[in-house]
Amino acid sequence: MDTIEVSNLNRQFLFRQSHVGQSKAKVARDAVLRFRPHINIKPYHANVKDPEFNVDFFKQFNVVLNGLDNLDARRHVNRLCLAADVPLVESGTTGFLGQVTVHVKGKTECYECQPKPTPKTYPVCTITSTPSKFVHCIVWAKDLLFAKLFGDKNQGNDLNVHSSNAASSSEHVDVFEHRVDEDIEQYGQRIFDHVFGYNIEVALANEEAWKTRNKPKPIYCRDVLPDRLVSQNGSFDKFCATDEPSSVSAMTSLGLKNPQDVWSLMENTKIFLEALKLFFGKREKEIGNMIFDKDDQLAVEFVSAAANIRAASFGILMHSLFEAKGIAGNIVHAVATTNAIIAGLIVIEAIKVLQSDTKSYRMTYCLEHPSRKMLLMPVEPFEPNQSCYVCSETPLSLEINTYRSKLRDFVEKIVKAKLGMNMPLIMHGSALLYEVGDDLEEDMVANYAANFDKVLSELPSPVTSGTMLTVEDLQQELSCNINIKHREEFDEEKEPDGMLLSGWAQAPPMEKDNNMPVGNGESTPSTSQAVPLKPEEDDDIEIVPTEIKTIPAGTKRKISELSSTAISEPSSATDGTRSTKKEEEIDGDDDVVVMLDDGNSDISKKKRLH
Ligand SMILES: Nc1ncnc2c1ncn2[C@@H]1O[C@H](COP(=O)(O)OP(=O)(O)OP(=O)(O)O)[C@@H](O)[C@H]1O
Ligand SMILES: [Zn+2]
Repeated sequence: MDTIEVSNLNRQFLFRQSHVGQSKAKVARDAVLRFRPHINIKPYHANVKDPEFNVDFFKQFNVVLNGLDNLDARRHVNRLCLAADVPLVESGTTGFLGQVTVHVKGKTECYECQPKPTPKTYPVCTITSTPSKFVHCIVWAKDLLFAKLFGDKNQGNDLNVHSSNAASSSEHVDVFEHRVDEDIEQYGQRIFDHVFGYNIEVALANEEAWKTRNKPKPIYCRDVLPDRLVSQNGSFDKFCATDEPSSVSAMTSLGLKNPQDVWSLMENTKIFLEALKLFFGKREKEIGNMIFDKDDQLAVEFVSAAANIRAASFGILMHSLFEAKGIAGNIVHAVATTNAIIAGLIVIEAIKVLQSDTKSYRMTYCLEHPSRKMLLMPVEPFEPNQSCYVCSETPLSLEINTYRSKLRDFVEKIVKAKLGMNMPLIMHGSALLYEVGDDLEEDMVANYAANFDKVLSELPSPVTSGTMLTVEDLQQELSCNINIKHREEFDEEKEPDGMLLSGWAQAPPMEKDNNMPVGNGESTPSTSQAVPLKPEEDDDIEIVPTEIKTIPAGTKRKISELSSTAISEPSSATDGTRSTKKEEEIDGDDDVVVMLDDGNSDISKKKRLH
């Protein structure tokens, strides 16, 4: 559904400068027709989740090849392929890492048989009080400070909003409020002094916390900027090329040019104050409903500067704007070579599917560093997971407070967010509790709206401990049963949803290994925290075990068997464990890549061309 952007041109070879702004699907079709004029290609520029792409639509095809970049759309297509019984070749890349997997209903695991890793989250206290890494400062700047100043005021926020003055007065004053008639420069300095000065002093007062850690240093505006500069920071009116909100930049107005330089504390302070001033001066209309966007230059400048000032306070190494943007936006730079390798593997697997060469299907992982001279790791597909709620009929269990949680919480946090359903329908026995759709009668819509805001135990057909709910998505043709168990209390840190969904295989414990695909390019992933059934955004990569040993062909394995023994060495070709595999060492050189040979299961090494 995307249109072509300038930044795509370095690696999306079907597109040229003149195509910028046009539909990717349509331009790709035209480009391919130029070198294969006699084939039929029908482009659709649309969201694959639109109702027109239903099970009947999918039934037209012999194979589906996914080229998506988010979990949500991938899960949706997986379900439609299962419902239509069409094989799916799934793929993704993140920088040097990539994978291609094959999913055939009843024969191999489906895309959702193995829970996907979740984005890394950090304990609130690490972010608010005891950061020890730069990423903690970025999360603070982005999710707390930026959200507090420019985001939705009704959202909860863990920043301390009370100043020393307010503490003594009986009123609760939010220091982040911009006071009527307050000069914007003064406001910026007041915010600066509050978050980097006063709040650090408050934190220092809790001496217990600093017995085992280095104490942070409070930073006040006047300590960093000499007096005369405090009142003359920046001159945005002179430097701004246009009044286009998107072109407003604190860097530009301060004359800082290189985003790859690590700026000093003084420079970051200037950027911080200037960016805040520019938001209020040039983009005031957006304040109150902004969400951090990695492509918003001014937002990146503000977050990068705030994170660096906080880093300076906590004795953490400062970073350039370029690096900070990468961390804040979870950006992993695309590598054309990885994309080319993965594209080739997609075609190889698609050919096997079209030839029904079931025995040769491989899940292939592209690694960042050769492991025992292998850059590509082919693994035989697993059998379907018997407890996968998507491709088997295993019921799930949900622990929930049935006297406090509303149907709304259940629908939004579980059915949509965790189960990935698009248009859910919820039944208790034969009673319909909830449904969405365009063709519903008015009284039903009113009924469902009323149910939506009722707690589970007070629904017309009460949901209590022991109730079995049926949840269906008609578009995805997916139905699953959920056993409800009442539970009174939940741990706010560990179970922030106030619910716990289980009954599905846990992801195997993962260890950090930079060589293996581990998530979505998050800079410091801790994969040991993988929790099943959590949504993930922009996840190009799926998780695989830290090390994989080559398994004898024809043997069925569980993921837990793919253990620490690493891949078999070339010698294993003669020890019987890989009797069906042929290895041809062309050169003893270290500089080799492993390639799949003609879609056979054979693996041969070819010397890289220089
Ligand atoms: N729900 C969806 N329906 C249809 N297409 C989708 C959906 N979600 C994602 N896509 C498409 O998936 C593709 C993902 O491609 P990819 O991320 O490789 O390219 P990109 O977004 O152009 O590049 P980059 O993310 O590196 O800037 C995009 O073309 C996007 O339009
Ligand atoms: Zn499955």
